[in-house]
Formats: sequence, structure tokens, C-alpha cells
Amino acid sequence: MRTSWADSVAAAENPATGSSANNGNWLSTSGADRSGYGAPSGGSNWGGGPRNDYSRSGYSGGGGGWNNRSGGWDRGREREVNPFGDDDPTEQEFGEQENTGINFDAYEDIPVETSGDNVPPPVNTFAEIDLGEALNQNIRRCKYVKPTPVQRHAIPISLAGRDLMACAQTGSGKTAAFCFPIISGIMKDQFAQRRPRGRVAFPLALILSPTRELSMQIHEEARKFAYQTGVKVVVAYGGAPISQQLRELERGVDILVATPGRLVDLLERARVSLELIKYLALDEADRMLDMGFEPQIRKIVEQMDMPPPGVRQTMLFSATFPKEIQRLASDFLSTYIFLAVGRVGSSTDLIVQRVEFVNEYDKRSHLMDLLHAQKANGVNGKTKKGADSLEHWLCTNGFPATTIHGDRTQQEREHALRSFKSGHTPILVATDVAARGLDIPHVAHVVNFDLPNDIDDYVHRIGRTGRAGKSGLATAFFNENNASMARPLTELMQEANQEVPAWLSRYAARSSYGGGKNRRSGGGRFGGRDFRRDSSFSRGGGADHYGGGSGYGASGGYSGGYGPGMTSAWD
Ligand SMILES: Nc1ncnc2c1ncn2[C@@H]1O[C@H](COP(=O)(O)OP(=O)(O)OP(=O)(O)O)[C@@H](O)[C@H]1O
Repeated sequence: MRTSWADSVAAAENPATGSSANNGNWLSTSGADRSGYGAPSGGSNWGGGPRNDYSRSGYSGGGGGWNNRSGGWDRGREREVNPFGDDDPTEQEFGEQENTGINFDAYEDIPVETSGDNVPPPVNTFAEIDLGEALNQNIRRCKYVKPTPVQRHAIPISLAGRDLMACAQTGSGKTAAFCFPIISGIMKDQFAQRRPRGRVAFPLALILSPTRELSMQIHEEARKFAYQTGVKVVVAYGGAPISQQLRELERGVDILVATPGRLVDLLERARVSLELIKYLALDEADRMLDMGFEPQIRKIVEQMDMPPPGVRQTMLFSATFPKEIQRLASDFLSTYIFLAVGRVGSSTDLIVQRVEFVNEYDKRSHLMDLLHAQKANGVNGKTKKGADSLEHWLCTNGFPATTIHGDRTQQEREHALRSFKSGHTPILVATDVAARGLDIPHVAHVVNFDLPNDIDDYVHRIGRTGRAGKSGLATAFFNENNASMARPLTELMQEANQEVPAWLSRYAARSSYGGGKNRRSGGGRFGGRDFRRDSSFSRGGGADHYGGGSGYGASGGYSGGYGPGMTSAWD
């Protein structure tokens, strides 16, 4: 999969789609391999936490023990395509190569903070968790040697049936952190096999994400994790023919991965019912609850037939969690645990961040210098932008580029992404439609050609590099127009032990926050901090309560080894 350019740069400009900031950024990639392989699991007990079982019509809740669900994946009538693409899955399963290139030790000293009542203790290995043999085998196939910090904490919490708001660095393995408990929960669920099949699909789990490409990616990952478990994963997103998605749904679905718009469409056509949802996961949850998506999410979660909080289990994940969004999100949760793991690649210094002062009219020639330098280093770049013109300009100047933004057709978007991922086109110019979640191996360089207006958007953009323990480089072009970013950028860089140019510090000293968006949501080393810790938080009446600072009682059903109710430790 590697290409002539060892790595590539993707640039993204930001014309319209998606979130608040409509500026550009750049990524770079070189395709190829990932991660490492993990020791086989042992098999201990389930978390056995205080999750309620929900008695719905005909649903008797899950019994104990493993449910082989032999008929689960289309009840044995269809052959499941091997998502690993190797026809002999036993080969390499317990393979020699483990996680080449991955430096997960970089995550070892990441700060972790949890708050809430009776927080289940973290695990150190996958072997400590009984996820079921089929899932364990897939973990080995994925070459995951050991859980990343967010997985170490989030998986036991979710397996114990607890609601969770988890804030963890970009590229740190959040997808698996919510997929594993969902898949193993469904595998254990006796009822799962007895659901009716027909025109209306009744998924047991719903995973929502803000962009089509991210939904596709989560679907691909989840299919790997669920391979041969009997758990069926289906994806539904806009811009693609609905008929095909309907056919897939009719064949049966356990986990539905969807973008909100297409899901609302399916619900309104009465082709999907959320009545049996046991697990709800929102990826990029802060984005899903900002102004752009909140009404659709409320409609899906609160106004259709989904079981309420406390009946279903809800998991919210993102690298950033502003307090005002946490407040909104708490409507969806019941007695939840807040988990914060580090910030960006920041604490681990995985991403080298540079800021250069570049006047608006100089940006293109500056970019050219950057790309030439990168090429000379044997590294290549791709860019994408709401910036077809930037793409065109790059191409005419000898830098093969493609672009992804909301004005392109879905087919064009997918083609651009494939071309960039494979290394065929080494530069991707992108808008914020590609800022979140996309996991493209070997992105060497993210260039913020136009800085966003929101520091959290910056965090997600630069997070397209420096993933899964690898190092990365991010360059931002800064000028007078970005004055409001000076202070949050300076703070973020300081936290991440980055060199802050003196001129940027001077800008920061002069500028004020002006309130709102760019007030840092994190507090220190985290991309978010439990808003319930604020003195202004009212505890009145709601289902949620916050047990900060307390110890754990045996009543939680856990067998020892608990930390304090709120921990702040270097993991
Ligand atoms: N335990 C593990 N061992 C090795 N690699 C892992 C492990 N868990 C996840 N990965 C790999 O790490 C990469 C990043 O994971 P993922 O895309 O889930 O990150 P993320 O936290 O969701 O990032 P973002 O905030 O950008 O959405 C993926 O390529 C994934 O396969």
C-alpha cells in the first residue's frame, strides 16, 4: 500500500460543510499497516454491574453465559464476508509481528481522571476481561496487543452496564472502546436471536456519528470486531442509495451505525424501530450535540421509540467535551461516569505542532515551500479543501492532490478518500468534513492552511496525524485574521510541551477570549473536564448525581481494587 511518496500531506480548506469553522487544513499519509497483536485473552468474569435489565415485549433480558448465536449472522443463511480480507484467518492470528510501528508506550504516562459513583477499576490487559472467545480472536486478528488507556478504563465501565461520557485523545482507540462492550453484550443476549425479522428493523445497538465517511469507517471496524460472533453490523448514511441500505436492514441488524439525517429518514419511513435499543453510542458526541445536529439527535433519542436513559445504556465519546455540551449531553445519560484521558497527542508530544506567521496572500507560496521541503525529505503530501481551486493549483504545480468537501457527491468523496488512503494521491485538501474521526494510517503532516475559529476543531484536525502511538507533524498558518486563536493555541501548545513562537505569545498576551467558543474546555491536560465538578452545577432532582471524592462501597458489586470516586492519576 505504500506509494512512491513515503508519506503524503493532506491539506484541507474549509468552505462550508460541517462545523463552525470553515477554514482549511491539510493532512498527509502513506497508506499501509497498523497496530499490533495481542495476547490471547484469558477469561474472567463479567463486570456484573448494576445495569438494569429492561423487560420489553417478549424480551426477557440476557441470561448469563455465552450465546454462540450460531444463527445470529443472518441465521446461517448467508456467508459472512471476511472483513480482514485474508482467506485463512488463522494465519497470523497469533502472529509474529506485533504492532509494528506502534508506540503505545507513549500512552503509558497519560493522565486519567474519572468521576462518578462506584467507578469500576481499569484493566491492564484484554485477558482480564471476558469479552468472549470470538471477539478475542478478532482482537488478535486486529493485532491489538494491549488496551489503550481509554480502552483500559472505558471497557470495564461499559461492561458493568454504566453510562459513560468519555473524553480521550484523538487516535487513541475510542472506536474499539465502545464497540467491544456492545458486541460482547449482544453476544451474551439470549433475546437477540429471537427478534422478529421483516420490513421493520429492530437493532439492539445504535452508533451515531456526524459524517458519512466516519460512519463507514466505524462500520468497517465494527465488522472486523464482530466477525464470526454472530453479531450483524449494518451502516446507513446519506448520499448513497437508500434501497440498498433497506435491503441490508431487512436481512437483520444487531448494531446499526448511522448518520443522523439518514436515520431520521429511515425512522420516518418506519423501516427502523428503536424500541429494542439496549446500547446507544454517540461518537464525536460534542459535535453531535452542537447546534448543527442537536435537534436531530434529540428527535432520534428523545422523540421516537427509544428506551429512556437508565433503561438503555448510553456511551458518549469524543476528544473534546466543552462544558456547555456536557450539560446538554447529561439529558441523555443516567448516573454516568465521566472519564478523561489526556489531551490530543499533547501530553505524549506525539504531534509536533508548528505555527508560522503567513499573510493571506503568501499562503500558497508558503505551502509550496512546505511541500517541496517535505518531498525532499522523502515524505509526501495530500490536501483537500472546500478549495477545489487549491487542489487545482497544487496539481498544476506538480503536487498530486484531491479534495473532499460537502459540495462533492458522495461518490466523489469516497473516491477522494480511497485515493488518499491508498497513497495514490498524496495530498488531500479537506474541509472540516474530514476533521473528525477519520483514521488514515501514515498521515505525516496536517497543514492548517486556514486555521479554524474553534480550538476544539484544531484539536480534531491535527489529530488526523499522530495516531495510535505514532508521531505526527502539524503546521498552522497564522495571521491577523486568527488573532482570537492566539491564546487558546498558545495554551494548548504549552500543555503539549511545544515550542511557542515569541510572536504568537505576544499575540496571545494582547488578545482576550471574547468568551464563548474558544474558552478552553479542557482544564489542564484534558480535552474536557466533568462539568459536574463546577460549583455552578445544580444537582437538583435529576437522575444523575455526582459522587465526586467518595470511595467505593462493596454495594457496587465490584470485587475490590477501586480507586476513589474521583481520581486524577498518571496512568
Ligand atoms: N489496543 C490497540 N492496540 C493497537 N492499535 C489500536 C488499539 N486500539 C485501537 N487501535 C488503532 O488505533 C487507531 C486509532 O483508533 P480510533 O480510530 O478508534 O481512534 P479515536 O480515538 O476514535 O480517534 P478520533 O478522536 O480521531 O476519532 C486505529 O487504527 C485502531 O485500529
